[in-house]
Amino acid sequence: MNLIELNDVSLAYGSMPVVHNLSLNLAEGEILGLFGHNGAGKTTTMKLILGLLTASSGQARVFGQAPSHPQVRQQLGYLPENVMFYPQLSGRETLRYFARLKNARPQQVDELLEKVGLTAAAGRRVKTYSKGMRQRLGLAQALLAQPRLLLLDEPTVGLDPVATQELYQLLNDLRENGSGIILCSHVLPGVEPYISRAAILSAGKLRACGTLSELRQQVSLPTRIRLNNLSQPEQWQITLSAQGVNAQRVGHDALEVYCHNGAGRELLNHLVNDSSSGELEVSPPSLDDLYRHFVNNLNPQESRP
Ligand SMILES: Nc1ncnc2c1ncn2[C@@H]1O[C@H](COP(=O)(O)OP(=O)(O)OP(=O)(O)O)[C@@H](O)[C@H]1O
Repeated sequence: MNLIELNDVSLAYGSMPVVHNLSLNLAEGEILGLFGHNGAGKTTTMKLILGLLTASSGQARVFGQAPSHPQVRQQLGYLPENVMFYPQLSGRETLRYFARLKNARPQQVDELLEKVGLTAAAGRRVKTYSKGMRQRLGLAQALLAQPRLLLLDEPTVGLDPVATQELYQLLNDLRENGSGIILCSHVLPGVEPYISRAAILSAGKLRACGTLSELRQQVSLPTRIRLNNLSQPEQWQITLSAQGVNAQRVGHDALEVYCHNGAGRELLNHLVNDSSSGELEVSPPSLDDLYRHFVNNLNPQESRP
């Protein structure tokens, strides 16, 4: 079942159009990564789904209803880009306050504090929290009342690498239990294994949407092949050049080759298998490469502001 259906939605702030003819779905058990440059329209799209803004044309449906419907709100969790809390309240008091507003089970407060790693700091005032701690409290707030749909605007801001991985793992568990999640982020490395699909927005338009393999098929970006741990990289470079393969030196013992459509890969495989030294590291175009491709290959009139 689709939790979100946006059909040809456009939206303007006053006379300034911001989102143009956007069509996007989110199914149960799916994490959609929503990526785009500053001002691309990601937060605006989230606010539309939250029912805080209304489309000027097109149709937006959440759980099959208008986004502003009260039943929609009850099943939705939202982590805004800038989390604001009452500084004098403790973390536990803050969550209790939101739990009452959201009609969540009171026991969930301590369960969620534990889940986001704030049990030890639960009695401390929020004004003493670090940025990452406030972000984790914001996430706990979004998870109150077990929402079927979770909208997270820049959830990794302020999180250290371990906390970021823990967040992704937590989202993955929620996804496996059937929640639908939209994850807005500027941080692309590391998120790839956790998203079901990526949607790339630029200047208010959807430039691409699909699984990473679908997006890779839509573009002709090269695969990067790195030969690591070479004892004689110069010799390898000469050998490869003689075979028509242009390899670049990386560091003191590695070479890098960019191959289109697998060309050259067979040769490299063969050479490495024939030798006692060296190992191949094959990297298809990353989410970052795909993002840059879709955002940069625009008509000059359509490019980002
Ligand atoms: N309340 C507002 N009134 C007028 N214009 C706005 C308002 N909020 C956002 N905008 C404009 O709408 C466009 C999209 O903004 P939005 O916040 O949706 O972008 P974003 O993709 O979330 O950006 P960022 O990554 O910087 O958070 C921008 O040009 C922004 O200046």
